[in-house]
Order: sequence, then C-alpha cells, then structure tokens
Amino acid sequence: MNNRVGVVIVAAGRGSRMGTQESKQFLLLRDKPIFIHTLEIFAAMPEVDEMVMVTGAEDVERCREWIRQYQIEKNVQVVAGGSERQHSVYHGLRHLQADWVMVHDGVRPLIQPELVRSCLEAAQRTGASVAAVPVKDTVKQVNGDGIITATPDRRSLWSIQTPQTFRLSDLLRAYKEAEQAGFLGTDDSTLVERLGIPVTVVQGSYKNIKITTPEDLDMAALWVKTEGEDIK
Ligand SMILES: Nc1ccn([C@@H]2O[C@H](COP(=O)(O)OP(=O)(O)OP(=O)(O)O)[C@@H](O)[C@H]2O)c(=O)n1
Ligand SMILES: C[C@](O)(CO)[C@H](O)COP(=O)(O)O
Repeated sequence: MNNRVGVVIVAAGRGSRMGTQESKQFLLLRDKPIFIHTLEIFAAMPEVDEMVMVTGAEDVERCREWIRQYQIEKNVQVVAGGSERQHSVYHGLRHLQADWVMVHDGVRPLIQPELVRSCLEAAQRTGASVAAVPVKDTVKQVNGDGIITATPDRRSLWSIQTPQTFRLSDLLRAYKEAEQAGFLGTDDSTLVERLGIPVTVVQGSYKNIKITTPEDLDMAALWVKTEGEDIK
C-alpha cells in the first residue's frame, strides 16, 4: 500500500514576537526545549514513517545534539530552512519519500497523538486536511483608520492550526506553483487551495496553541503533560 507517512516539523523562525534573544523553539517548556516536546509526540507514533525537522542553518548541529541527548525514538533528518515559513516547509518537503505528508509547527508542542491520527485519517479519506477550531470571539474587519468595515458571520470562521496533511505530490506541486507565481501564504493549506483541491477541516484542540508571545509559554507550561498527568 502506498500510505507511507512523512512529517515535516518547521522550527526555523526567529520568534520575534516572543522577544527573547534565544529563538522561541529552543526555550525550555518545563524541563526541555519546546521543539523536543513536539518531536517526541510524532516520533512515538507507529503511523509515522519518516521525520524531517527544519531549523536555521546555524542551529542544525545543536538540534542534532539535542535529538541525541533526548533519545528521540525515530531517525529525524535535520535540515536548514529559509527566511519565511513557506521556504522552510518547501526545503523540508524535498527530503521526504513518503506518500503523505503532515506539516506541523515546532512551536505547537501540545499536539496530542489522537488529533494527529484524526488529521491523518481525514486526509487519507478525503485527500487533504487541516486541524482547526471554531473562532470563539466576534471577529471584525478593520480599515487602516481603525474603523470597522465588516463583521463576518462567526459560524463560518475557524482558526487554523497544524498538522496540515496532504499527498506529498499535491503539496510539492502547490509549493512549486506558489513559488513560480511569487505567492506567499501563512499556511500550507492556502497553497493547496489555490490548486482547487478541497481541504477538510478537522476539529482541533484549543490547547494546540502556537507559542507566539510570552503569555502563550505561560499557558503551555500550565498545560504541558507532566508525569502521569495528561493535558487533554
Ligand atoms: N522562516 C521561518 C519562519 C517560521 N518557521 C516556523 O514556522 C512556525 C510558525 O511560525 P511563527 O510562530 O510565526 O514563528 P516565527 O516566525 O519564529 O515567529 P515570529 O513571526 O514572531 O518571528 C514556527 O515553528 C517557526 O519556527 C520556519 O520554520 N521558518
Ligand atoms: C500555519 C499556522 O500555524 C496556522 O495557524 C500559522 O499560520 C503559522 O504561523 P504564522 O504566525 O502565521 O507565521
């Protein structure tokens, strides 16, 4: 069966909104670097056949060392990324031979294996999937003068997370076409949507946060799995 699953973990950003000197993916969450929590979840899953981690060129060696130190269960290729998330993902994809690819942010360490499995199952059933949660707040569109111009119907709005799961061939084509068109998106799905491929939304978790600003790290520290205690 052609169902081999590859995972690309992107962790090549600078974390400018976190405001720390150290890139946020290397900050300690409880006792270990954020990205190690993320790798451990995917590496422990039998469904995952290949793993690639993308990081800054200057961080490749220390990431390999951390991966050895924390005895990550699977072989993880560590490769250099680019100046935008989109470039980093594209670099990572080129190192996979799998049939399916799950792209996940290294700074979403609270991902749970059950959600990863739901995303994979949905993608293999429908062709493509993203994890997402319904928006809880009222969302406004605001113009450059700070004036509200529209209030979209919240019932159709979802906050998009990762994992984002696709056929590797579709995602490579989406990335190639976006690059040729000079199109830059903030997630992987946007590039696949441009090809007219339907993408299924999988109900994610409000705890699957992207650690972006300092208060996110505080929340994650409260929620992170500790000995004998689950974060669900
Ligand atoms: N050139 C980049 C930019 C981002 N990412 C990764 O994409 C994920 C989501 O990006 P974001 O939270 O925006 O991270 P940063 O770009 O690091 O944050 P900021 O925008 O605050 O600088 C992170 O795991 C980040 O490391 C990446 O691999 N390569
Ligand atoms: C892919 C993503 O996690 C979906 O929410 C997100 O778009 C990437 O982070 P950024 O802050 O938009 O760069």
